[in-house]
Amino acid sequence: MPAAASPPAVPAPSDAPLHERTPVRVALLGCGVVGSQVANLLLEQSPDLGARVGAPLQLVGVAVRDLTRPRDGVPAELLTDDAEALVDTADIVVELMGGIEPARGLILRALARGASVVTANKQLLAEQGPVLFEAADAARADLSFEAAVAGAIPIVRPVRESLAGDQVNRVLGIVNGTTNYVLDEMTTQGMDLDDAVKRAQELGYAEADPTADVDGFDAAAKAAILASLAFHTRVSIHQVAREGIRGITSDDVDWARRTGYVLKLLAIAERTGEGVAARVHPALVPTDHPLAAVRGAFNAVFVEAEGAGPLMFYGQGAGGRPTASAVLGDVVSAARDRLIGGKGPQESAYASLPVLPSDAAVTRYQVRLEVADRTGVLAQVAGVLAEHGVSIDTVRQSEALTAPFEAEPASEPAPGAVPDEGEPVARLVITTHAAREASLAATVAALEGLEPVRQITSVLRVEGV
Ligand SMILES: NC(=O)C1=CN([C@@H]2O[C@H](COP(=O)(O)OP(=O)(O)OC[C@H]3O[C@@H](n4cnc5c(N)ncnc54)[C@H](O)[C@@H]3O)[C@@H](O)[C@H]2O)C=CC1
Ligand SMILES: N[C@@H](CC=O)C(=O)O
Ligand code: NA
Repeated sequence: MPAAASPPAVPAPSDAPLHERTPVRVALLGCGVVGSQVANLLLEQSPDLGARVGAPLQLVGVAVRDLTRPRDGVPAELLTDDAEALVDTADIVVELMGGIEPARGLILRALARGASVVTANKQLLAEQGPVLFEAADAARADLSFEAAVAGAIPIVRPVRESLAGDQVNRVLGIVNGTTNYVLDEMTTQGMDLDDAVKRAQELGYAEADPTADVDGFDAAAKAAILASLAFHTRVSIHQVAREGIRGITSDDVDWARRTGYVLKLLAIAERTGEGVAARVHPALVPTDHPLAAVRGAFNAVFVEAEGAGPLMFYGQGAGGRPTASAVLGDVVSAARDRLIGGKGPQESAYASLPVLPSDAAVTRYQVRLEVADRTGVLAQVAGVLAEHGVSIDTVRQSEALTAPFEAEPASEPAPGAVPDEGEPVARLVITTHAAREASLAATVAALEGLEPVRQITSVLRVEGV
């Protein structure tokens, strides 16, 4: 990739009035949901931002794909479809196009010139972080990405900088606004998953391809970034165990409520004696847990550190304006660094701990199943769990339950199952104590083969108990 020969000018500190100082030139790549808000805020708040930096912040151009499309509040003369040429004019490049290419090439081009980069691109960071960080180190330039994790919430900087003197043991939270919005709409409005996703797209929460949200890729990228920062170990998105919310049904949402839980898509990164692990999956969270109260596109992240103890970060995890706030914080910070000729703190991967496979994870589970309603079946089911070393916390049978449980009509047997004519079916809801993921998987496989079991309706993890 050819790079321009001369490095961008670094304005020196000056005693001159602000408007006479050499401006810091900012180039914006992408003018979508987030980019348009960043452009507007940069233009509207230019005097304040300049005063905070100590030099004017000048938006020198905005790279777009379609020059003919009007962009609210962004003068047409700032628009260009030549992103490479724009990169070559800037001191700070703000990448808000998303995806891998051309974002990756343009970021590397900017860094090769010595320009600083601000990005919200978690997908790129979680897949190709090391290449980008090495380029930033070589250039002694900032590569900042607060907006890439949990939108407006300051979480990257606190984990990387404020907790640099502590040992982080666990990071757990809701880091995807779209799925939290969707699950919330399903729970409180009875909305169908597809309709809720469409609405999240309209509200600017979803990725360009909302599959990234629904199937947990976006949360997995954020989990990888958080795990890398928290444990000083490179964790890529491919090392994060991932399960999205596509399989969550209105029945799951309903049963969560009946049993005292709320369904949330969680990202969990933890340090164990053997290494570190990161996972993303839907989980049942008790209704009195603070995560249960996180509504709409809000995010919340708990960090547990050795000295600090538990910390909680909460705020808007998606949407143009909130995300633009995090982007601009990074722009101001990068501009300040350029004025003093320095570079902010970057990636630290010195610990290089082993990254563990997902079946080593230990958590509690809720298993819902339908069984033939006969004497001794419960003992048989309990026996299977015991054989696999999975300890039962509670078992509930729907017919025996009083409020808030209602008697359930017997449902259809599973395809292929041959129940006795008119045989009653009981619904069991089993909550386990903490078990290894591998043991639980073996238990479920064994239950599926047990004669009185008609159907395993769902297996969900339980967190926050
Ligand atoms: N929307 C949100 O709430 C948040 C988004 N992000 C991240 O911010 C980035 C941008 O997201 P959105 O603004 O939501 O996406 P978007 O799809 O609304 O905007 C991206 C824009 O970049 C433009 N673009 C793509 N390739 C281009 C190219 N080669 N040249 C010029 N323009 C190009 C597209 O036409 C589009 O207008 C992504 O990395 C996303 O993951 C991060 C946090 C929150
Ligand atoms: N699509 C993402 C946007 C922010 O990162 C989300 O829904 O959280
Ligand atoms: Na953030």
